[in-house]
Amino acid sequence: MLKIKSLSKSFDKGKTFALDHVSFVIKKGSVCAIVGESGSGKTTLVRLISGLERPDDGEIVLSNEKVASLTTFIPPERRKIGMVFQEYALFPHLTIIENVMYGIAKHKDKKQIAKEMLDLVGLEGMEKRYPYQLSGGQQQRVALARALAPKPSLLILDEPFSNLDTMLKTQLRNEIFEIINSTGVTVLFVTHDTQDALTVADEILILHKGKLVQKDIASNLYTQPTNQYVASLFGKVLSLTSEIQQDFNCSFDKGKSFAIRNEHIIASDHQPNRDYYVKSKVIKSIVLGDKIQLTVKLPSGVPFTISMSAQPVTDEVYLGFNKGAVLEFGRL
Ligand SMILES: Nc1ncnc2c1ncn2[C@@H]1O[C@H](COP(=O)(O)OP(=O)(O)OP(=O)(O)O)[C@@H](O)[C@H]1O
Repeated sequence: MLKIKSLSKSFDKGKTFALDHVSFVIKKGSVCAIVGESGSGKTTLVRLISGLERPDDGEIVLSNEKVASLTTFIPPERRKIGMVFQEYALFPHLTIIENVMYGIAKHKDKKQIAKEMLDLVGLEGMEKRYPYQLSGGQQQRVALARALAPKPSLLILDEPFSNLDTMLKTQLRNEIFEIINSTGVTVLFVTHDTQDALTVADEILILHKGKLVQKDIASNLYTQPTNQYVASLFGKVLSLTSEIQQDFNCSFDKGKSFAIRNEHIIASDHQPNRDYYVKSKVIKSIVLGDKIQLTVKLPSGVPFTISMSAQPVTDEVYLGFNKGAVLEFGRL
């Protein structure tokens, strides 16, 4: 289990926080993905947990042991954390098995354990090869074998698939998480790819400007995002400002903010069977195979782009949505 309590880090004496009083728990054996745009604090969080940085405030507890606080600092090599990075970080002059043995050098059965780990990641028979003789995906499996060999309490995967092309990435991601799940290790998976997070994580944690904005299971993040930023990470949304509410002839609570996912808006050449709708002028249409991408101008003048199934394009289309699909965010 990993417990983070009010963890903070600033690099400019408290003027701005790279990480701003972040608290969360990852249950033993579960996979938690950390998602956030560039600069949101992901790397800072990883560096604090792994012991490469000291916190300004808060504490980190790993498997019931306090590893960092204002008064405690357990060095990285004693934290029982395995790491897998984007860059593989294998030693080029060591063979595959020597790379895996590196982290368990003092263990009397190191060769046996390293062999078992290589078998686990599907690289049996490749022990004597050097990293340059392996593909990117194979090198990443070696990095995983090396990280798992010391039986870590926590495995941190830091953008591990960013160097790989899309097809290989999906296949390797699924294989790697199958292996990881079979070991029961607790995982912190850092990614900017929401699709990866949705596919493999038990819970997803969203960081924004150093703050934790939501931690939830995937389906809740989609259906009940806490704000528009979280909503927009999982697909395009139209913000239902007061002028857009007027366009659609609806009126919601003035003290809150609202949005609708683009995929919950229907575009049609006739009046749709929806709670709210508006007739809009088509200003641009692009045919994309079996879909058309339409850009329309709402009566308020706001442009909006939506895709609909291919059909003869008219000058005007109706856009409509149902009340039940509206996303509601907290008080302004
Ligand atoms: N050593 C440092 N000195 C000064 N500022 C830093 C340092 N490390 C990080 N920061 C700042 O802290 C904030 C968070 O950075 P961090 O690297 O944690 O973000 P990130 O989410 O990992 O971004 P990316 O996805 O681009 O790696 C940024 O504003 C960054 O400029």
